[in-house]
Amino acid sequence: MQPPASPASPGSPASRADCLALDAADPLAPLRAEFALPKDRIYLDGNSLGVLPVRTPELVRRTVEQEWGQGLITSWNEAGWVDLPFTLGAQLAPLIGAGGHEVLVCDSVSVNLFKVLTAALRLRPGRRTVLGERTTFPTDLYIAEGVTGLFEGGRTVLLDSLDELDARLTEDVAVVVLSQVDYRTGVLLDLAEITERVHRAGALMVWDLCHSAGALPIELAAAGVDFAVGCTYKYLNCGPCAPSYLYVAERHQGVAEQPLTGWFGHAEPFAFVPEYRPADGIGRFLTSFPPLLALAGVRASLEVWQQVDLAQVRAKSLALTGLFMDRLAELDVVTPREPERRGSQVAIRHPDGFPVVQALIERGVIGDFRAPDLMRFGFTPLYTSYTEAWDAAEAVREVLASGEWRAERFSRRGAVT
Ligand SMILES: Cc1ncc(COP(=O)(O)O)c(C=O)c1O
Ligand SMILES: Nc1c(O)cccc1C(=O)C[C@H](N)C(=O)O
Repeated sequence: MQPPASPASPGSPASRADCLALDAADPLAPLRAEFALPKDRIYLDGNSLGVLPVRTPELVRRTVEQEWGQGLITSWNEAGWVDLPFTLGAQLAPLIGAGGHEVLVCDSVSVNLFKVLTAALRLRPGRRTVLGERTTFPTDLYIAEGVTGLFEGGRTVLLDSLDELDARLTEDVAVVVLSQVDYRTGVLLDLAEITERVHRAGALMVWDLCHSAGALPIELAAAGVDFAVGCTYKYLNCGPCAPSYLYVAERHQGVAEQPLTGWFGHAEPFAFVPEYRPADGIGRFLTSFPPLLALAGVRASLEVWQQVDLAQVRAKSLALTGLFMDRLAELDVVTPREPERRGSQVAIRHPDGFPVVQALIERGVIGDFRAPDLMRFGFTPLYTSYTEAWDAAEAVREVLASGEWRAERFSRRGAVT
């Protein structure tokens, strides 16, 4: 294989022995022990579902047996259950560059997006358009359609390319919603620069951080972002379908009005009055209480995150993705080579991507496939080693060279891919 003209990771390791040396010197290496990593497998799907932290089962067990089993109803106050959306939000906040009072852990990404998009449209009366990107994770577009459908004259306009953004930022645009990292290609957008452009046009900015939070440092407050949403089950490792989070800039709190006005968003939920009066701060973005047992997964994983330096995460993420891309440079790698333009996954286009990924999984290298033709490999610096990135690239080369993916058993698809 020819070396690439410009390496994605300058100084990429030239041998497996170099990778072993990098692992030995890796400041994040001790964190691998925090995760119940699958034996004899290389897990490169933490960009879809993060690995179980070893401390999670014990905390879930304690929540069930002690807090629920023994504490029963007293645990709402005694175990701090009632504050969890706020206390967990405050713990998550530094990971996305937010103030502790600007983040709330609750609901799914889709539901949180519904709440913040509606609130944003209400903050721009007279403007009725939501702008998004056609290639965004579809639920965001479906929710935007649902929200704009509730406003007279509301519409969702989809950009075929971000190059159209300035031209489409007309006086009717109330909100722009974008993913910081694209779920398919791994393209990373310049959050601060785009937010500024959107603001200059008089619109508000909503970011979806699902594929960036936990993979790179994010500075929401410094960039003046209005609203953001994100999940906790990918790079944050909080568990399948764990509650998500939303961010509301301090300046919008107290004036922004979200539509799902449930009792936990009330100023006095336990006053049980018939009239709705929203809580003063971000609490008004609660609807009901998030699933308590699922919050235990968030609690456990955020304990791990308190020990993590995001600059180290980003440096290792770029080194891992760079090494993988450099080793597979002759393939159709669609993830940008420029470090400032990529997140923490590598996408490779291949017309038979689905069976190739299945053959890799049989070999113990777990990636995934996104239609129509992208193989995705997620790199999670807390638990992915340099040696694993090297071995995974070797496995890709071997599977393609051998043609073993052509076996009939690799073409069968399950409901979830
Ligand atoms: C970018 C993005 N947004 C939203 C979602 C969906 O979130 P939820 O299922 O929590 O609504 C996902 C993945 O599931 C995603 O990748
Ligand atoms: N959230 C998921 C789910 O509940 C089931 C299956 C997959 C997911 C995912 O998170 C997919 C992921 N957002 C993606 O980037 O494809």
